Amino acid sequence: MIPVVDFSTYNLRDVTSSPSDEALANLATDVYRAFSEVGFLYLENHGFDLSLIDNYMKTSKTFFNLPAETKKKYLVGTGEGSKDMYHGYILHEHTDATSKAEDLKECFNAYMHWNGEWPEDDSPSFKTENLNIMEKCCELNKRILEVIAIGMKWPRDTFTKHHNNDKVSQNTLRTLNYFPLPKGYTIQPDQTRCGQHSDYGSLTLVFQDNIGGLEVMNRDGDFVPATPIPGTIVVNLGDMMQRWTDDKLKSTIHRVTVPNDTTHAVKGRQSMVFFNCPDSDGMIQSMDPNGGKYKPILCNDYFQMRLAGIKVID
Ligand SMILES: O=C(O)CCC(=O)C(=O)O
Ligand SMILES: [Fe+2]
Repeated sequence: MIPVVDFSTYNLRDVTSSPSDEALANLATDVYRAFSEVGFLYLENHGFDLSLIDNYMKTSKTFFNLPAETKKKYLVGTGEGSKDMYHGYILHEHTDATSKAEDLKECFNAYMHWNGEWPEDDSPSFKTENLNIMEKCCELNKRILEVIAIGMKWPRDTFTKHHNNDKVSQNTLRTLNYFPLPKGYTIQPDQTRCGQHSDYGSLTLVFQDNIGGLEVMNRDGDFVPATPIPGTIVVNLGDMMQRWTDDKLKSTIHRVTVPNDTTHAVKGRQSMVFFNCPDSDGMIQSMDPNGGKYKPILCNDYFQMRLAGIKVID
């Protein structure tokens, strides 16, 4: 049910050529259909150099294999170099705030303009690789955002003019380690690897290994697997884009489960997620001449409210 969209028309490799209006319009139709019906798609022929991801997965693994005490130096909120509650090393997280059980994972979040402490002494290339990947993700997302605007029949720069990499934003690359579970570990009722949630920002890119576990809620409220397809990137829409488009495009609930198959449970899983956000001073504002469904809101205000657990409904 999650469609595969061929992005060769506007892929990252062809930096100099510009596709015809007709080719872009066809692509925009596919992307619009996927985001208005499902909220998720697999992107193929994107031109993103996935060896960067493979390498950073290895570098991340080196970090995650460090002693717990070393990793704690980078803990969000309390670690020596932490500057906020969201960026740095995260061990105990309840992504679904209503779940009593914490996620079976550890991760490291860093954002582009972060002045917190990177694990450079303990994992030397962690920062440079992370920043390089974020830059590439932004390049790809700019193209996807343009295509979405075309699909909405809005000016092509509607979203991209509020996504400037050199301005402060919450653009975050999260590297995740879904560690193998200790032998005999009893999974608690409603415990997952990542509790059900929707993403806050504009666009999310998910790079997953071949293990599986990511699931996406369909229209009937059932979770269906987003089975890994080698060479593709999973792209999903965040809540800010749903608001921006007056709910025409969907930000869909998803989660990561521990597959029943015990070999998977003991093997573990790795993924990498780039959360793209508009500039902190960007205004999320309907293009509807009659005002649209929601009040205009500054990206930063929206983000802070969501981080504080406040639902932003008006
Ligand atoms: O690991 C994954 O495949 C997705 C994780 C996710 O949805 C998130 O961190 O927001
Ligand atoms: Fe997510």
